[in-house]
Amino acid sequence: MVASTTETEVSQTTKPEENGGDKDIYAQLEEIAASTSECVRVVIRIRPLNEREQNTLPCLEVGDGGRNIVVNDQGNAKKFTFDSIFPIDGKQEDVFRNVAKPIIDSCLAGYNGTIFAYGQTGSGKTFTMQGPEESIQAQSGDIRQLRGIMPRVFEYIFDSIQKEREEKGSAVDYVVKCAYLQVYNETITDLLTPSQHNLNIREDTLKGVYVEDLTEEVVKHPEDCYRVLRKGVANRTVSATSMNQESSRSHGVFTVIIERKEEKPDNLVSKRVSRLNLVDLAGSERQKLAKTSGQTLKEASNINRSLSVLGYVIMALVDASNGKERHINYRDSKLTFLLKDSLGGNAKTCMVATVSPSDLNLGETISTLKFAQRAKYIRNKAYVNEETTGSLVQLQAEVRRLQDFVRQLLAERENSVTCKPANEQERNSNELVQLMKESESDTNLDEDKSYVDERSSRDSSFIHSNVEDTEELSKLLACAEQREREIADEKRYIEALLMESQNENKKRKANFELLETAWKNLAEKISAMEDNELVDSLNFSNTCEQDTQSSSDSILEQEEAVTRRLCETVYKLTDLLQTTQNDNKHMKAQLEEKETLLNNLQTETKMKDIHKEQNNNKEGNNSFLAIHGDSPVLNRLRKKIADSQESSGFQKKELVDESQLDYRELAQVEFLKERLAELLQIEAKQGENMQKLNAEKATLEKSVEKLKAEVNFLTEELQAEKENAQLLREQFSERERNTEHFKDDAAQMEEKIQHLQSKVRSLQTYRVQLQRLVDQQSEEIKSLRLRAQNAWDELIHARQDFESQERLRSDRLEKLFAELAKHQRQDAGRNDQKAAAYAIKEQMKQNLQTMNNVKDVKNMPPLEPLMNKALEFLLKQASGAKIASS
Ligand SMILES: Nc1ncnc2c1ncn2[C@@H]1O[C@H](COP(=O)(O)OP(=O)(O)OP(=O)(O)O)[C@@H](O)[C@H]1O
Repeated sequence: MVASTTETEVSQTTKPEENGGDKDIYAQLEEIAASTSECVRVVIRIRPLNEREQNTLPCLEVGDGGRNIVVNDQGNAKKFTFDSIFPIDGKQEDVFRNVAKPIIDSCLAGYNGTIFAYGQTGSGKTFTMQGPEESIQAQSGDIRQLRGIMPRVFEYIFDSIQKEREEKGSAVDYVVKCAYLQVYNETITDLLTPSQHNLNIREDTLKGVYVEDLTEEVVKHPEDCYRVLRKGVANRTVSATSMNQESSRSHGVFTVIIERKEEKPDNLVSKRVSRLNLVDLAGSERQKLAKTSGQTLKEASNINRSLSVLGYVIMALVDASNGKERHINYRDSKLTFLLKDSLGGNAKTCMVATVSPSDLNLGETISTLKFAQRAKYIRNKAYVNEETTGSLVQLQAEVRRLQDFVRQLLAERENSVTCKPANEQERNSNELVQLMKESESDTNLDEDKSYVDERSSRDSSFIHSNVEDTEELSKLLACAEQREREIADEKRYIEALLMESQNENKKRKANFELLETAWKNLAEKISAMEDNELVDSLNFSNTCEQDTQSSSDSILEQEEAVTRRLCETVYKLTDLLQTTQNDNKHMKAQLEEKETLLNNLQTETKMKDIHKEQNNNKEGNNSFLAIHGDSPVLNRLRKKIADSQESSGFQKKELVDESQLDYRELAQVEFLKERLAELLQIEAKQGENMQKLNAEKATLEKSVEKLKAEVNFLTEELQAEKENAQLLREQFSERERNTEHFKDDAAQMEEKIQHLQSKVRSLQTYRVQLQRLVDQQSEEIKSLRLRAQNAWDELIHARQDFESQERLRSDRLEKLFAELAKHQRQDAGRNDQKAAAYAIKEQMKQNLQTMNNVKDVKNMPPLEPLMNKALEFLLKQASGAKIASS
């Protein structure tokens, strides 16, 4: 297994072009990334029965191995499997060791981690995560055993840091910070600064998901953490429900931020920042069961809503991990957005689902177990959040050091090869073959492997005789392989980073494109609106305005002109009327005067007539003079009459003159009468004209009224249009502002993309440099292999010589064996003789027996010794012949 892995790594590293170029590398990296992703760990914790459940039946049973749990649902057994199950008597310490410790270890190694407790209200989430409040700082006694995960985490973190500081001294520096927040009714509150309310969640490529303006307190001892925890707990929203006297009504997220800085040789600095989220979710419960109402009901529905979103997100993640294309709506609730990295992202996550053992809560328990079972299939892709400055320099230095080391060893090796005798060279060749076999990277040797194995076992003495060289070379090759692997790892890491940044880039590009499309659409819309709507409307409104303005102007002008004309006419008419009236008055006055004068004259004339008659009757003058009147003519007449009384001659002449004057005046009166009639006619006409003019004026006034109404209407319309135009202008400027925002966003995006692109470029340069290093290494390894191949060829030649000698030896051996066989055959002949001798002996024995029997009879000496001697002689003869032949 290991060998095949190494082979793959080597081939990937040394010959990237053979793997189909970058595309395949990315495909492989995808596979690697997929294979490195790991599922969320899910454990179940069963709490003991509480007072309310004392007389109820248990509905849970922990199965074999502590990983199965069986729920007795009214006679139907439902089995669930999880990573671990903590039974009723499960200890806090065990929970910490199983759940928290591996995650903190990862956090200390630079990964993000999340532990969250999910379960029905009152099922033991807070007990598991935090423990009873009085236990948090307990230094001894039973209560200390009740400390939950959080206080133990603090102690473990600071213990580990202390150990590392003792080991590495001042080269390692840690900064630990704590933050604590709650999500209550979809609002995030900073529990360390509760005035910080309604905080926003932000997402960043480098920082991941974080809460803006959240207080992060630097902590230097576990005690600082206890203080922070207690402070947060005091500010957390808790209230009593029928299920739990101190029910957490909010989701609490305690975050430990571990920043580690290590100064390495060559002034290299590695920085790691990892975040550990310890989440105590609010209880999942049915309102009916929890008997909540009012504010608690609102809380409960918010809790349920966010937990439902959590459920949907988990379902979508499970679908996604099954290869389905799903959009994960993290932003549907604050909780899921906050836990984005922990669910399917860059974090190692463990979920503790807490349940009650009582059948009273059967429904909730089953629903919790189902939820937990789904969560098991979420795959996270955690990576070390590390940043090393100058790592390329370090790598190059290390590569150089290794190259020097390889060169030195090769030189040493060559020296020893040239100094050693031929048979030693052969041995070394064998060692090299062995080493090459061990390196398991050269497929060209596969054909000869069985042979080498056979030979190696036969010639193991050669190999063991030069162990030191072998070790050196093996070290060298192992080092080279190790370096190759490291470079491959580094390359893969960089490729992964590259791919990630490219993906990020792609995403950003896609976002940017989306934004651009949106922007374009908006711009198009705006321009269309500008073209069609806005321009039209603006034009329209402008035209309207202008029209209205011009029409109103023209109307006003017309109106003014008409009014002016009218006024002028009226003035003229009034003047005329006035003049006419004045004239008339004047004429009237004149007429009246003339009439009076005429009357006077008539009276005077009458008087004169009477006077004449009186004169005729000799009563003339006094009565004439008695006529009263104020006319100057009369006065003059009176005076004249009075004077005539003094002179009668003058009286006559004057009277003639006076009568002449009367005639003139009469004519004048007649003329005046005519003039008056004329004037009266003119006045009547003017009256008619006046009436006409008045009628005209009334009509004009009406049309003026109409025009005024029209003007008012147009003014109102103009006002409305002006308002519309204003509105459109505001909309336009709003859109312009939006556009500016979009532009800003786009510019920011552009900047980010450029930043990423520059990063990608630097990574690409880094990759190229690495590739060069890898190529150099490959060249080195190739030359090493070439040397090994040459040595191998030499070995083959040596072996061939050895084999020819072997063949000669075996020919000789064969000959000897043939001779041996011949002798064996001779031996067999002798054996036959021997057998015959034995048979003769037997015969002789029998004969002897017979003879002995006879001897007993005839008293003859025993023949057996003689027979034995004869036999011995025969046997000696046979073996003597065998020795001679061999
Ligand atoms: N494993 C356990 N061993 C002993 N007591 C427990 C255990 N789990 C829970 N309890 C007790 O049960 C009660 C309720 O537990 P806890 O407050 O932790 O529930 P919760 O799930 O956090 O509830 P809520 O969601 O309402 O906040 C507490 O008094 C707690 O001490």
